[in-house]
Amino acid sequence: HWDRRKLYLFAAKLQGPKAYPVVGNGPLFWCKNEEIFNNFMAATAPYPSPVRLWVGPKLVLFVKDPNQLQLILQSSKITTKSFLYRFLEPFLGKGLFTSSGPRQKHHRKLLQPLFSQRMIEGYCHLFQKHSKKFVEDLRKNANGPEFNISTFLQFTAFEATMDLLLEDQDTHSIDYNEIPNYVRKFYEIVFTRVKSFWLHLDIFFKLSSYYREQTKLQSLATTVINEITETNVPKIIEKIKAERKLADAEIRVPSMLESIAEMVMENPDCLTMQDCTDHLMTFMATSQDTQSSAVAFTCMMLGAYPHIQDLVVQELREVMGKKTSLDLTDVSQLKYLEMCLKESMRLFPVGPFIFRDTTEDFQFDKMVIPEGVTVILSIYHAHRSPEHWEKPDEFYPEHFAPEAMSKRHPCAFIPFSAGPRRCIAQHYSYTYMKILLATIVLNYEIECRFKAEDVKLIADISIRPQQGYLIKLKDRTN
Ligand code: HEM
Repeated sequence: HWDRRKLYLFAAKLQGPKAYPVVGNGPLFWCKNEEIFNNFMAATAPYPSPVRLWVGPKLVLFVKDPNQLQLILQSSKITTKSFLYRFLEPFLGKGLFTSSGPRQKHHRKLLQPLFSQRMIEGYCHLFQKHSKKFVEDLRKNANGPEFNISTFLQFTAFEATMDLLLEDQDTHSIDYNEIPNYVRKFYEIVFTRVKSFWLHLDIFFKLSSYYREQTKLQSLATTVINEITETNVPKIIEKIKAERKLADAEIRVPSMLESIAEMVMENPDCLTMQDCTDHLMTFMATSQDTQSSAVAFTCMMLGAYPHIQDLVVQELREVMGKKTSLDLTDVSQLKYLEMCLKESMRLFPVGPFIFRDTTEDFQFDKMVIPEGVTVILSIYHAHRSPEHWEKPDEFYPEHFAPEAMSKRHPCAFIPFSAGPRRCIAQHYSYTYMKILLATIVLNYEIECRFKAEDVKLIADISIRPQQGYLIKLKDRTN
């Protein structure tokens, strides 16, 4: 009772939209999925950050100011993911994304080297191979009508990840074509669960058709991952053991799966095969919708602003000379392409909102947030803040010119989040996305009829354009 009183006293100091008895601000979410984003934005816009919301009996703070975001994201006291992330577990496993506490911290330290510069150098040839295959797969759509590039991108991101994990081994026994779409379907199920608070209870959820659909999708994902952990990892462990016996074994950068196998061998008590399965499920799911969405939005923007696309092509030709594929040094020199990618990720952050729960009282901007509050951190608002961006709603890559960036607030641009729970794969993703974008632009001239202001957004777990990622491609090589 004391804690609830503390919550009410704290909530009384904040402003927010009118809440109703029992359901609180629940009605904000009782509309079609495509209307929720706009309704929510409009309802919270008039109030200063943090905005107070009641979702049923749960107090929720909506944080949209970069200074406040920085205080929360950089703190080691508020790193616990919200209870809502439990709904992601059936398809992300208990990997780094969904878990919290000492196990998460320890595993993050163990897994961090998988995304080091040295390892990324080793992955580069796979990024190139899949980018080249991707532009070939697109040929049938070139010089034709408008199409949605997202499905193609999700598939190539999935193939590249599987290649990375399976190391080019053609061992898969199920039809991979079924997989890429599963992330999108899962998001829909998770989002329906998040917004319908009666489905938070397992007993009601298990009675719903969503549960049956989820079970089907989950078994698809686990079949793929179990194939890796049950067949490939033990084989690789044997190989490593055999190689270690040879004094003159070749010294080379290990593959991702070899590194994981080595970690399991060296940390048998804290990294079990089940942990491995969880982490691989997370990597498989997080690599699809995220990277493909960011690349798809960038394609749309380059297509909508041909003079900017021309500058990207000019830079590519200067950096590449007569070469036909990019190495990591070339990638690091593609500064303008990176500015365009970042500007797209600013306008359309793949994860617009992230969620934390307070597990203790948290001193925050002259107030104390009590334990038991859910905090929604709005990356979307930081990215569109008129205080921090000259042209907040326009596509203007110069926002990322080095001089402009040196003056920018550290949390005005955080597509990968920030602080101890930031994305583990930021550098990896930029490298993959730049190689893929460069290969697309070198092969095709992109056209898109939607300027930044014309893109109407829908958000569930991620953000996407209502109309789809519609573009036209013209062959550049003819
Ligand atoms: C455009 C690409 C990507 C974007 C924008 C992105 C964004 C993010 C964001 C915003 C978070 C924080 C989530 C939260 O706090 O709830 C996050 C965490 C994470 N991401 Fe990414 N991500 C991307 C690609 C990837 C890829 C390719 C992988 C794996 C191969 C990955 C693995 C992870 C993991 C494991 C975490 C959890 C880290 C932790 O809490 O320790 N992400 N990502």
